[in-house]
Amino acid sequence: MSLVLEQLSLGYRRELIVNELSLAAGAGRLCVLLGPNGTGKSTLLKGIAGLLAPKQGRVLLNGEDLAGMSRARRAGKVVYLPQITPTGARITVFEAVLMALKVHGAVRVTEADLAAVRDVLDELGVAHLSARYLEQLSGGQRQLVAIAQALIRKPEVLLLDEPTSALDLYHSLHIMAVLRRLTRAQNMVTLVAIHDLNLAARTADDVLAVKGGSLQAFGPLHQCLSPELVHTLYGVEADLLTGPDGSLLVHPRLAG
Ligand SMILES: Nc1ncnc2c1ncn2[C@@H]1O[C@H](COP(=O)(O)OP(=O)(O)OP(=O)(O)O)[C@@H](O)[C@H]1O
Repeated sequence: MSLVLEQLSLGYRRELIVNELSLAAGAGRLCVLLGPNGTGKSTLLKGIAGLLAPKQGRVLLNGEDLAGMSRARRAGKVVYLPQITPTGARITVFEAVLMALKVHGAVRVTEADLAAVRDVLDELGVAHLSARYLEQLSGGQRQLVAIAQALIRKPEVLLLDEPTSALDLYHSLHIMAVLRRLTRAQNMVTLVAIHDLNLAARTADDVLAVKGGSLQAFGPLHQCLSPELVHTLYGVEADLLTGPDGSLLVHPRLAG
């Protein structure tokens, strides 16, 4: 499995947001996408998902240009979970996840489909909400269900835009751990836009950092994450500490 961006430029109308980005993302590794607000992280994810046509360059999945793929074929390979997920129609959690599984597949629902839905809801700790309507969920519960809808499709490329923004500490850690495990087990390319640097530092294999439309860093977390990178991205002075379990901790210095 390989995902290659070749001189990828993306934008809206005449405005260029992502500028000639080139990289090759490794499968089986959880990569966090870092960068300040409004810098183009969502734009990049949308471009990789094929929801935004490149102004220049290409996105290659196993050597095949995504732009030439049919929508249905692409949707079977690349799943993108946007930052804001729709509140949804009056369907239950179980139905919503089942619909995500069947969206591009055969209409007939099998025992295996039902078991897959039960498994993913169980894995994300929301099995008890199966019969609840989406509109009756809290923000965090809705986010967990949206993640379940993305995971059940078992994509080759999984693109998640701030999937933990509504989650508490336990659920944030749990989701990132599940993502890391499934990324390895299913050999996916997983790209997660995230603002919580410490959550990123605890869970990521790789870092992709962007600012002002261009690549600031890309590679293994321990090589890329540095006080310099934090300063470049956010203009904040920070120390990088090592926690008792060897994980990195970003400790910002307070101004003044
Ligand atoms: N549909 C659109 N039309 C025009 N400009 C857009 C559109 N969507 C985003 N932009 C602009 O593109 C730039 C990058 O936005 P994007 O959402 O990709 O940033 P981001 O890095 O994901 O930000 P955040 O961390 O705040 O979510 C911003 O200046 C934004 O205003």
